Amino acid sequence: MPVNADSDAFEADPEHDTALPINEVFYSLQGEGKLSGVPTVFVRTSGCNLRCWFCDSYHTSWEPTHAWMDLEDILEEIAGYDAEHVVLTGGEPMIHDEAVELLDRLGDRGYHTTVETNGTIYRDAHIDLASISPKLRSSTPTVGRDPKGDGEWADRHEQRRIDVGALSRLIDTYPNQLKFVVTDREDMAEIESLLSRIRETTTTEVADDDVLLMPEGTTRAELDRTRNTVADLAMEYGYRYTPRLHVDLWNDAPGT
Ligand SMILES: C[S@@+](CC[C@H](N)C(=O)[O-])C[C@H]1O[C@@H](n2cnc3c(N)ncnc32)[C@H](O)[C@@H]1O
Ligand SMILES: Nc1nc2[nH]cc(C(=O)O)c2c(=O)[nH]1
Ligand code: SF4
Ligand SMILES: [Mg+2]
Repeated sequence: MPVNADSDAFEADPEHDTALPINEVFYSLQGEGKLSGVPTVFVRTSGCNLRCWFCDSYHTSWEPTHAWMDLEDILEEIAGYDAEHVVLTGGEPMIHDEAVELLDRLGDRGYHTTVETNGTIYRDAHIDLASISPKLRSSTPTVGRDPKGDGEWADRHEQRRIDVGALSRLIDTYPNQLKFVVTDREDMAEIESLLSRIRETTTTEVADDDVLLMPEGTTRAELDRTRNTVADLAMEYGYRYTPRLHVDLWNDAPGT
């Protein structure tokens, strides 16, 4: 079902008080970050408070679609897979109040939970790994890059994309990784200055080992153009490189 393209208008289904708008649930290998290669069930919520021009999950952000699923039905579907790891992603999963209850119930059942988040919203929940992907200036959907072509979201995206308070609270509360989508060398200055601001604000150390550079690209052909530049930058700056293993393995096939 198509829903309002502005996630600010994203309201809970009045018929369900324990439901989430779910775009897809699938079993794959974690393709990104420190847990790359781990068999994992992915739960993808619909709706986002940002609009990255490059978003690889277009039908959760630019054109959100979903079916409302009760939390118990989501848990039952997850239980059908032989996996100990669950990733809650989106869209932006932290825009939804019910994400907290789902994460807590997953924790109670002994799952390892990762939340893929843009880091603009803090919530208290059972989170074993906060996989935070702060959005750089190069993600902004300017007229020339907006997939819809009108640049309507550029200002809102630009104003919302960084909240150092929310980032620092996530980092101080949860085991974490900071996973930056890198489009080219120009992104590094912003990463360096953002890391300085975060390190001034957090009480816990942000180790270079927890900073990951991920090449931008939704297809193998796109990654062929970006991954070596990003690998070189990781070595130059002393940060970690993360592949996009699912794209390497399955290109842009659905449900991977
Ligand atoms: C679709 S997002 C959903 C979670 C959350 N909204 C976020 O952005 O972190 C999942 C992950 O894919 C990354 N991503 C999205 N589009 C990408 C692209 N074209 N190339 C590389 N990574 C991308 C995001 O940065 C994030 O780490
Ligand atoms: N295999 C696989 N790994 C992933 N890691 C993070 C993903 C996401 O979309 O959040 C993702 C995804 O979509 N597929
Ligand atoms: S924040 Fe995440 S889901 Fe939202 S538009 Fe950007 S990449 Fe897509
Ligand atoms: Mg993905």
